Amino acid sequence: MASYLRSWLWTGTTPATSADTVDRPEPPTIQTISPQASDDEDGSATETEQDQEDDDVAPAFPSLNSAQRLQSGPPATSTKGPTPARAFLSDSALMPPPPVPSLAVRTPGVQRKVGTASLFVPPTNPGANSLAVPPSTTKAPPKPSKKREKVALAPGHSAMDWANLKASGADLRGVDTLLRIPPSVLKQHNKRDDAWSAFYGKVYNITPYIPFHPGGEKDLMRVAGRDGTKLFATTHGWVNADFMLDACLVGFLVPEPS
Ligand code: HEM
Repeated sequence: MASYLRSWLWTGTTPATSADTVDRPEPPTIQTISPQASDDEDGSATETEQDQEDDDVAPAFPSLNSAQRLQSGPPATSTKGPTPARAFLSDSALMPPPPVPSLAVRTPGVQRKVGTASLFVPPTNPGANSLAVPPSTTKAPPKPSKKREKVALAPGHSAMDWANLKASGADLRGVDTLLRIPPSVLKQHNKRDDAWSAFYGKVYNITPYIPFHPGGEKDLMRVAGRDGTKLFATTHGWVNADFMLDACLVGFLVPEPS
């Protein structure tokens, strides 16, 4: 039994007994394989322990070919032996300076020829302070020729109320049929309760519209009994008179019969 155990614990130094030589197995041999050079560029296929150690080594800083290393002079190790030939690029070769902007070389206050400068700074008035407000903003805005006053319409006389009145079917014309109206006839309808006016060749009974007019009764009555096209157009050409007064149409303005 003791010899059996000894055969398992054999270290190679124990002197062999006669009994041991009988059934002791041969100790295993360990073969050492040395790494071989590989043609593989990345060496991934034959990566050894040594390669793995190299992966943990920090790279040189600054980088071997960097301009920073070139500026700071040769490395300390170069004092021994011949200085290695420098294959580094100079700063100017690595990064050429940008072109000088055209405005930077411009003489202040001097105007260039038209078309030569992409960004043109207009010269200030001779003798004027360069920080002065431009003359265009120093002039007061022109005053309106005539004051336009807001007219407060009576309750129930908004634009919507007028639209509702037109749609109600109420008689806003005061005539049974459309008429041919010469200026002499139009002239007779110039009262507040009987006011006709012509706009763009059509004659309207403006009396029902007077309390609804946003510009007020006074202005509207200026065209009562006459052709008000010109005054209407100069006051508010954007207003559609034909649509506003369609329910008030009484006829068409015709020349005076000869
Ligand atoms: C029957 C014909 C007319 C109709 C249908 C009419 C209609 C209107 C309308 C819809 C507005 C409001 C415009 C807006 O807010 O943009 C207005 C404003 C005005 N209208 Fe007339 N208008 C008529 C005739 C006249 C006439 C003959 C005058 C005379 C000058 C006049 C003077 C004004 C004025 C001064 C305003 C401005 C009121 C404001 O600033 O709020 N309108 N008119």
